Amino acid sequence: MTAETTWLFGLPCSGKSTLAEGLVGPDTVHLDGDYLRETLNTDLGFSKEDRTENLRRAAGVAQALNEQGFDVIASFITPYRSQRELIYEKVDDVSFVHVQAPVEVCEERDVKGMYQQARDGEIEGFTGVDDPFEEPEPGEADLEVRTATHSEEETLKKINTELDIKFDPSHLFVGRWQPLHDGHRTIIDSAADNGKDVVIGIRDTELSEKNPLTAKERKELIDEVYGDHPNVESTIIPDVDTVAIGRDVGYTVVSVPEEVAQISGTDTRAEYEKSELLAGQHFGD
Ligand SMILES: Nc1ncnc2c1ncn2[C@@H]1O[C@H](COP(=O)(O)OS(=O)(=O)O)[C@@H](OP(=O)(O)O)[C@H]1O
Ligand SMILES: Nc1ncnc2c1ncn2[C@@H]1O[C@H](COP(=O)(O)OP(=O)(O)O)[C@@H](O)[C@H]1O
Repeated sequence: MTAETTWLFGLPCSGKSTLAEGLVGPDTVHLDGDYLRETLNTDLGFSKEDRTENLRRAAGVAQALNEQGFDVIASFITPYRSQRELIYEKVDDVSFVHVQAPVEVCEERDVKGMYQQARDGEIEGFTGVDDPFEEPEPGEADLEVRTATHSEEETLKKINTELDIKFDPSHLFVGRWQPLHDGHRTIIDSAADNGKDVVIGIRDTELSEKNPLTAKERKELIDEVYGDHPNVESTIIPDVDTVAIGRDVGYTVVSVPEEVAQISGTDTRAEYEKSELLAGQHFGD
């Protein structure tokens, strides 16, 4: 599973931040308009140009986080089509969710009292009052959710189901995967092919003859194999030497079957040593 960005856009008070908070999970970063404007983007206002710059930076951060394995949930008004196009160009794997609610409903919610301030003329250029929100063209958004007529719970369920965001792991495989070989793949596939969400924990072992690949390199090899499996994620974990197992605590411990255990990591390493990936990389270090 490679990391991806889910971009929620819509009017102020449509429900973007609330939904984003409900979508964050492990290895997920929430980028929110308000937060970024108080931190990275304090120099920007709400002209079209400044909004575009705000979103360009946010898209850059999202892409950088995705490249480092973090999923991103972004919540920004993103009022112009051209801005959504820019984000689409900048973020390799992005899904857009239009968080829709009639402006009257948003105004009624008025979480921070800003619609009222805009109506009173205290703020100029407020989206939905005197600044545009360009409705998405049919087919532009990957998903539209209607928060005026559906509860937060229903909406979250719809996003999770239709965008397949929710990763609910039930199987954890801990190992060195030095390197990932057919024996490993047999046990991982036996769970993944049965529709289980799987986490592969990669022990961050020190380099040695028996541990020639860094954890990052092993993660890359695993992600190459499982990158297109939405239900398999890999994560680097500390080099633990003991796994303490509880009894009757809600999980089952399974040993690797004998025929799989016989597939040798040493033989596989020998094969890999001949390959370009390992040639002279760490043995001489
Ligand atoms: N003029 C004006 N127009 C719209 N919004 C305004 C404005 N001034 C301040 N705010 C507050 O800023 C939040 C929107 O920031 P974003 O970064 O999401 O906006 S944008 O995508 O760059 O258009 C927005 O937060 P949300 O209500 O969470 O959307 C507002 O609280
Ligand atoms: N289906 C829904 N999804 C999200 N928020 C909802 C929904 N229904 C009602 N709300 C309420 O609407 C408000 C949305 O505020 P917020 O999430 O800050 O919006 P935004 O980030 O778009 O400005 C919250 O008070 C939230 O409880």
